[in-house]
Amino acid sequence: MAVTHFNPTCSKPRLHSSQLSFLSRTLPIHRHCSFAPLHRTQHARISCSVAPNEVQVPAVTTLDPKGKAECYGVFCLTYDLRAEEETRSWKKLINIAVSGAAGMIANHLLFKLASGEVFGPDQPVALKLLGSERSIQALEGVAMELEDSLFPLLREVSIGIDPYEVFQDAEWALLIGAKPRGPGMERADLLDINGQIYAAQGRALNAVASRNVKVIVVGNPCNTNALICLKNAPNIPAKNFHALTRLDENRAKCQLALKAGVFYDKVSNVTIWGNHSTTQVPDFLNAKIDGLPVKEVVKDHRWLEEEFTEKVQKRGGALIQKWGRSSAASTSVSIVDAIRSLVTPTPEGDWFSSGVYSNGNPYGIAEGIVFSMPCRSKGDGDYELVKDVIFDDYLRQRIKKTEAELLAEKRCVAHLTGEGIAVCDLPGDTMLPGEM
Ligand SMILES: NC(=O)C1=CN([C@@H]2O[C@H](COP(=O)(O)OP(=O)(O)OC[C@H]3O[C@@H](n4cnc5c(N)ncnc54)[C@H](OP(=O)(O)O)[C@@H]3O)[C@@H](O)[C@H]2O)C=CC1
Ligand SMILES: O=C([O-])CC(=O)C(=O)O
Repeated sequence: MAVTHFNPTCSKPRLHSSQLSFLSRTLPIHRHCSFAPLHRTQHARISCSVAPNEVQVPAVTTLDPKGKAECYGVFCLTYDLRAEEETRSWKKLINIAVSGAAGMIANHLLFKLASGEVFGPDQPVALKLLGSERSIQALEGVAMELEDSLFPLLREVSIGIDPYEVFQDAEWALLIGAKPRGPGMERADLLDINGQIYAAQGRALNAVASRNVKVIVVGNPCNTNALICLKNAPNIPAKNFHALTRLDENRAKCQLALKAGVFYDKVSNVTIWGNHSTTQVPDFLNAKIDGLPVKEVVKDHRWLEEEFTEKVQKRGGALIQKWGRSSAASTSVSIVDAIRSLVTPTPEGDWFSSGVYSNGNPYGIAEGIVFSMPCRSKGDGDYELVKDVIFDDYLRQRIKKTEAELLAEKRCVAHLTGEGIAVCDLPGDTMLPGEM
């Protein structure tokens, strides 16, 4: 299946044959038109050298043998050169690949990426959307909505089902697609099914993505999926892979703010340690409220150890009980937060949580797993682990439990990481935050 590509900067409309019927249904195509989406509230500027009512289908081109994406829809039309002048101060286009792009989380996230809210108002973006046979129609729908949004910064959209095509030159890969755990499905089965997906995507990233691609794994079980992905992408630095635990951090901040009776911008230095599962450890020992240690502000330490911790660990499940589906909007917000934390300098004295490769960590956590830890960034896409954190017996003990769970998950996917034969001895209480 081909990748289809929307590109407003193409010099001429280029379209894969599979998209012609879609286009002819949705767009009057004006050959030699130039099209410049202006401000969101303005109409697009279109000038044509053919009669205004004449509808012409653009020439069909076949896929480049290297698998280069093809332009699609309105994004095939040539930009007005005058509009190019106006955009001269923009940065170089960045390529962002998103898997599970027809899913619920992506449906929030893509519009944030296209709006400039994530990478900034002078950063044009290309969105490369990965779906499957199952979702290709839905993906076209997503692309149509992106077209209709007239985002000035959205310069290209491509859709496809082959990660080797979609991940070509990706500088960011936001990996959301994963099979949800169904009724009666064993955790080991979920690890295997989703692990296969992440092994394949790791290999594709290794082959065709930018050598410095930053990868954020969202699809669950995200820590172990990220481990599988990075092990299958040996040419990409292991440090570039993240498992999303920022939603957990945000949830922890919200609960601490509620308890202390402050707005959540007063809560800082919150670490989520370990797995994005119900063994995760929201750290109230190092966290601060209004610059003071949480334990000095919230005197009810039993609440911190029991209610607070469990509330954060099981927030996903509590939400599913109310909403009937898992967090999508807040997850997409937390993906934005996670990216912004890597592309903007971390505020002095603060940090953010991310699931990162544990090799070389200063906390004594086992090596060779993807473990959520406190990070700081200079804003260059990279991060350093925070050294000045303290531990007590409670924190150490909890960290040991989540570490043991991740080590068991790792043994269970050894066949996918090139580390031998899988042995699944997962702790019985291993649950995703959304499972209760
Ligand atoms: N880390 C975190 O903080 C959070 C993680 N999550 C996780 O994010 C993932 C996506 O959530 P959400 O967008 O709500 O889910 P959706 O079900 O809406 O979308 C998931 C996408 O995954 C794809 N998928 C890939 N393989 C399969 C498969 N074998 N069976 C079914 N679907 C598959 C589907 O797309 P396609 O057909 O195109 O492949 C689908 O569109 C889930 O794993 C969820 O648990 C959710 C919340 C928080
Ligand atoms: O378990 C799920 O799919 C949802 C999830 O990760 C969360 O809400 O944190």
